[in-house]
Amino acid sequence: MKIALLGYGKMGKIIEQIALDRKHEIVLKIDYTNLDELTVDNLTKADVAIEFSTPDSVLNNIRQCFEAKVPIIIGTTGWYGQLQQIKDECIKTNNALLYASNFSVGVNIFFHMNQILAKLMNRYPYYEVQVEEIHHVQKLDSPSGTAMTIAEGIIDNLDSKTEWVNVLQENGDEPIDAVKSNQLLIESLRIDSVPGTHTVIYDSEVDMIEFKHTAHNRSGFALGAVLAAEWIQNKKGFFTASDMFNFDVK
Ligand SMILES: NC(=O)C1=CN([C@@H]2O[C@H](COP(=O)(O)OP(=O)(O)OC[C@H]3O[C@@H](n4cnc5c(N)ncnc54)[C@H](OP(=O)(O)O)[C@@H]3O)[C@@H](O)[C@H]2O)C=CC1
Ligand SMILES: O=C(O)C1=N[C@H](C(=O)O)C[C@H](O)C1
Repeated sequence: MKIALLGYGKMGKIIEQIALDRKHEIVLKIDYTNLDELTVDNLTKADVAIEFSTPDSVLNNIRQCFEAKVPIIIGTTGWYGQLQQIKDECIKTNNALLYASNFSVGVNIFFHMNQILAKLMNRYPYYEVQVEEIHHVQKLDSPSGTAMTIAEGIIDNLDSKTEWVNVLQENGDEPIDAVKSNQLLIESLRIDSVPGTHTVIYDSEVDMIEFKHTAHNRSGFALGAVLAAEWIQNKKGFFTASDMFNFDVK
């Protein structure tokens, strides 16, 4: 496959390595220094674009791919307020897009198990739930996209929670007082070079259940993005990671 990398930072560089190992070819690499090369002409040389850039650039990059009719895999987070609008545009223009807040297999298993756990916890209302995410200090968005997906998985399945609220600890906010009983707290911490740690905590007066995923490095995210690029070939439509992974254990 011929791949265009939109965003060539921490993730773009690892994706390049994994794509080359899997015998793909990189035909375009875009970062902030060569944005003039992000043209429809250049994009049409690719079979697929993989987008890991910034919340400010992702929408323009998606629309360029739509215009070029190039399928796009999106890892960038921090733009999900525009998700419905992009979905409508994707379907209207008959394009192909797959996005995921987290491409790693481990986190997608975690997403699945998180929903099952939340449903079960309806029986035990004396546990209070919260989500914690820890990322490196360069991260631009909070909460992390992964934490948002986890929170949505809980809200969809746990009757006591109807919305999430986020506290970024480095702001010195006082989390607990501000949270209402129907709100799910997502606590965000930024520490040095942490690639991504997510914990769901159910706490009661007598014990605590912690359900945790720790990324040791970024390779799992990158491999998942390349697998998604392979998966989307010859498909049209708006997809997310759960369309690619199949966790049916029956
Ligand atoms: N879904 C998932 O599994 C994962 C998602 N992410 C998300 O991916 C995104 C990127 O993460 P990461 O690689 O760590 O970030 P980096 O900051 O390391 O890289 C961002 C890259 O985007 C480039 N860039 C800036 N503006 C544009 C533009 N207009 N078009 C294209 N590229 C541009 C930057 O260029 P320059 O360096 O020149 O400024 C840089 O190369 C984040 O939103 C992060 O949350 C990260 C890991 C996993
Ligand atoms: O910015 C990151 O680094 C990461 N971003 C994604 C997110 O916001 O959830 C995925 C991963 O946790 C790393």
